[in-house]
Amino acid sequence: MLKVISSKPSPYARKVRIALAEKSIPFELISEVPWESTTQTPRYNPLEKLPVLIFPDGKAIYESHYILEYLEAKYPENSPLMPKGPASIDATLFAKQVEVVADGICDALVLSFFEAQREHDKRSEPWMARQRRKIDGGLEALADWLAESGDQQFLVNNTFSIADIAAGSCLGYMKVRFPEHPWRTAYPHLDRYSERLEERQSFRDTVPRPQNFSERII
Ligand SMILES: N[C@@H](CCC(=O)N[C@@H](CS(=O)(=O)O)C(=O)NCC(=O)O)C(=O)O
Repeated sequence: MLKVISSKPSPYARKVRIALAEKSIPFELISEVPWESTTQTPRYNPLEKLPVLIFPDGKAIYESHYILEYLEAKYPENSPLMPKGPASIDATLFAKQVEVVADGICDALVLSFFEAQREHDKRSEPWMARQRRKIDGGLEALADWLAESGDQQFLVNNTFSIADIAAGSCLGYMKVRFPEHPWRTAYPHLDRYSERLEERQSFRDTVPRPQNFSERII
C-alpha cells in the first residue's frame, strides 16, 4: 500500500491527501513533525520536506506539485484532476499557474510563521513585510481569478481540478496560520468558494490542525 508522510497543519500534504481521496487510492497516513529529531522524512527526501509519497517497494517521491502530477499521470482514469481534451492545454497550464500562486502563498506563510518564532529583537520586520506582501498579492490573484471565472464553483472550466485542491488547501491553511488576516471580508466570494470546497468529503477528512513542537526548531 502507498504511504504518505504528512503533518497535521501541512497544506502541501493536504493537497496529496485530497488528490488520493478524490482518486479513491488507498494509502497509509504517517503524521510527524519534519523539524524534529524523530522525523523519518530525510530518509526519503534529501530536501527533508514532507509530503512524501512512499511506494510499497520503499521508493519515494516528494514535492506536492510533482506528486499530484505523478498521480494524474499514473492514475488518469480515477477522477481526473486536470482538464482533459485537445483544447485543455491552456486550461491545464492555468490550473498549474493557480497551484504556483497557492503554493507560493503557503511558502510565505511558513516563512512568516518561523520568523515569528524568533525572539522579538531577532525578527526582521522588512522580511515579515515582504512575506505579507506575497500573501496579500497571492490572495488578490486568487480572488481575481475566481471573479473572472464568474464566481463559479471551481476555478478552471468550472470542473474540480488541482487548481481547487491547491487554492482550497492554501485558504484552509490561512485559517490555521493567519486567522486574523482580513481576506474573508475583503473577498467574500473567495470565502464562499473556500467554504464550498471544505464541504467535499476529501476536504472534510483532511482539515489542517496546528501541531505542537517538543524541540526548538529555529
Ligand atoms: N514545496 C514543498 C513544500 C513542503 C514543505 O515546506 N513542507 C514543510 C512542512 S509543512 O510546512 O508543510 O507543514 C517541511 O517539510 N518543512 C521542513 C523543512 O523545510 O526542512 C511542497 O509543495 O511539497
